[in-house]
Amino acid sequence: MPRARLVPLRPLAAAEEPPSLAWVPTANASLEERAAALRARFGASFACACERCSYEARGGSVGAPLVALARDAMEDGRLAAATAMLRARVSACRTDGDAWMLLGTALLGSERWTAAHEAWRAGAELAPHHALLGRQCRKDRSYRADGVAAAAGGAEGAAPCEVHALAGGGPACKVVVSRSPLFSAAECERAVAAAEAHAAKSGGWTTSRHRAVPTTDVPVHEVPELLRWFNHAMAGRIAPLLAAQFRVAAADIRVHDAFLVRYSASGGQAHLPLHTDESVLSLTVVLNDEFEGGGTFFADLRRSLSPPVGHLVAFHGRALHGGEPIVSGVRYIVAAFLYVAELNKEQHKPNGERKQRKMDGRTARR
Ligand SMILES: O=C(O)CCC(=O)C(=O)O
Ligand SMILES: [Fe+2]
Repeated sequence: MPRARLVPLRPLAAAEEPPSLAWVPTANASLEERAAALRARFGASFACACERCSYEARGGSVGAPLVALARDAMEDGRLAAATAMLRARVSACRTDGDAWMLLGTALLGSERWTAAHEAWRAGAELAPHHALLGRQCRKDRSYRADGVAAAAGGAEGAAPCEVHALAGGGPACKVVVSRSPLFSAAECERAVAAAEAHAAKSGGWTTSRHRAVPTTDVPVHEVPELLRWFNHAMAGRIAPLLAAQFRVAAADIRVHDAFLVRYSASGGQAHLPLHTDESVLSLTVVLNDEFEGGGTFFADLRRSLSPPVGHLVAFHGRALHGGEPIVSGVRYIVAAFLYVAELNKEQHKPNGERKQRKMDGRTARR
């Protein structure tokens, strides 16, 4: 039983070989390995003329469709190759916004957080009309204006936490829960009211900001009152706690994304499937208690953590977790995805492949 039918788009000449499909595993195969596999299939004189083989055979980028090749490379998980192609593209054409955007994404996939955000910033300056770059940079600026970068001091005075170790070992493999509330009930109520008011006047809660595992949320940076509160809390209360618990410098913590999430038992989203976050560190802040069920579920702990209003739960972004279903009421939290700036180290990093995440089939939220 054929699995695919090839349909020619023009009449084939009598002497012409009918089209066929051959599958050669290419992701990590070198040009020579691929050529050998194709010769074995099609005969000793076969030479592949696809864009990738031509590009690699030339050993250079002149005239190659670098952005398309980079997209393919990213799908294969060849992030260093994609990064090199996109760097070549943006140095040849400094105003190619799509290439800058994709460069940031490739760097992010290699967990080069600072370099990714730098690429988006540089791209937004050089391609000022690129909508996505513009949006990304406005977001970055919102969280930096008076936010975490201003966090003074270190871990002194950080709120104490209850610590749950996760499998895998290492100081970062843990979930911490604040022992006392970091936020008053009144602050939490105001945050929820601000998000609800924003959703009411701006066409509702967003449900598709993350491609994998989306939440029903309102981005913190789009609500001025929430942003002021969150930035102030990051600098004064959250960053010192994270610095103390995860051995990072408070002033190096950066916000990649932050959003106020709404779960509802009666229609809408009642839970969040298991996933890892697009972050180095993540946190949730509990904003209300008018619900049953709920909490942040951790696969390693085999249970949910659901502290009272105003408490914070923080964990490494790679920890497998989800939002436990609520069975009644509405649950609100703030969730934030953070990374740690590597200002000087980043500039000296070789282009080589670092520990990579595959871009497809991932459970990471994006
Ligand atoms: O609902 C929760 O506590 C978890 C939320 C979460 O994991 C996320 O927004 O990425
Ligand atoms: Fe998450």
